[in-house]
Amino acid sequence: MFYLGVIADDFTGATDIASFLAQNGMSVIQYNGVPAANNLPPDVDAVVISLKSRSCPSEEAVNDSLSALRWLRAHDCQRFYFKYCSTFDSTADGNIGPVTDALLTELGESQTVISPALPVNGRTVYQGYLFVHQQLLSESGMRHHPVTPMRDSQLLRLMEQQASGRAGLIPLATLQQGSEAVRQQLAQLRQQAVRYVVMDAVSEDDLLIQAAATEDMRLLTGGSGLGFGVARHFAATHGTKSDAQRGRPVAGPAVVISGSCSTMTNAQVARYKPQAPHFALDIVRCLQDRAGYAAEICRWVVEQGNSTLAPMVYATSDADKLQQIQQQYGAAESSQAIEQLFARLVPLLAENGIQRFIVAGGETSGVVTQSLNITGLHIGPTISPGIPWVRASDRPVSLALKSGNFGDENFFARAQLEFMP
Ligand SMILES: Nc1ncnc2c1ncn2[C@@H]1O[C@H](COP(=O)(O)OP(=O)(O)OP(=O)(O)O)[C@@H](O)[C@H]1O
Ligand SMILES: O=C(O)[C@@H](O)C(=O)CO
Repeated sequence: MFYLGVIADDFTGATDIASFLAQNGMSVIQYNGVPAANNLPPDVDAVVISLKSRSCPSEEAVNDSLSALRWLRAHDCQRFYFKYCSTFDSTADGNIGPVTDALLTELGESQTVISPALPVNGRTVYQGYLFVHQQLLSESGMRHHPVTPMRDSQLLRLMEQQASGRAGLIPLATLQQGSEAVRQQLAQLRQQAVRYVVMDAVSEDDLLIQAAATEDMRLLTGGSGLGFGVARHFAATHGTKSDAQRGRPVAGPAVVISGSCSTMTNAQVARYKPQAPHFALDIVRCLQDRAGYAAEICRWVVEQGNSTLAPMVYATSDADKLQQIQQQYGAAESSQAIEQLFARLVPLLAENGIQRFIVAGGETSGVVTQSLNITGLHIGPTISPGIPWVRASDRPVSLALKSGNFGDENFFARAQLEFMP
């Protein structure tokens, strides 16, 4: 039996919440996809299952999420958490609503919370509106996202567009009265048949109150901020564990793979270029000659063996260039061509001795992890909030999977220099 089962809709989202759970005292194991194995390590408090269900067709997202839920239930999991992006990546016809509905129905529950806030990384919710630092979500760089452009910031509206039930709000004023007030308001909203309760939060204290007030709820949904609250709440009653040692990065050659076009990744790539050898992907070669191109890039990476900092291969482009590429080659076609190039390149790199992969972008991280056939991960030390080093449970390969907008500008260098194997 274990306390918490997390179903994450992408890979960096999974390592993000796994990192917050582990750092705040839980023993965590992460699996890529629904595990085939049935034997869980002893003394596990939380199992995180990462899916690639954020932007696939919603029927597939629902089926994969239900398979994960059934696996967790079959292994005596007590509570469940659907982890999506702190920037609610989805659009009006996205998967967060359908997956939430399916999980509620399968569990026979009538209410859950919607809590994407992650104040430590600038994501806050006020009056049901999601902010990224000082900007509304819809005015932030997320409005240009290549796959899920976010043009609305109102979580109640987004949820009602995507899902089948009614949304309601617990505003900051109630949060600030403490967990009992929140509990009472949850009960009132339940009587009014409100199925999805959006919760404001602008600080970690608000997340701790959310976690305390929802301790009897079987399904929670949100970013990793509420996960932090749940872990703290759990540790206060069950004590803390730490197994970060098992996730420490291995020694061995490294590479940086950047497939995110977020504002922060653009800044990180720009900062890293003068520090290390770098290779910009040519979209035409990705579309026309993936096999030859992947072999060529692999040779280039291996040739950079003597550089102090790892070579970087990147597709990262700013909003103008991205728009131009998408108009010329199609948005889906270009993003798939890049993902497929990485899917060919990464196994070649592993065959040629690369053991540490620093990856930017959730979808890109999914491609990298799947193409390496990594099934289980131990969670190591945190590089930046929500980005830990993680280590494959069956071989000496380490990964740092960075969500698009996470990390500071010097992240790529810091991940290597401050965490020497
Ligand atoms: N130059 C480019 N032209 C077109 N598509 C691109 C380009 N660069 C990257 N992409 C695609 O954009 C998508 C970026 O998604 P990804 O999830 O990897 O990053 P992100 O959305 O910034 O990160 P996160 O999901 O963690 O916020 C990928 O499908 C990638 O292949
Ligand atoms: O919650 C976040 O912002 C991240 O974990 C994420 O999901 C981005 O892919």
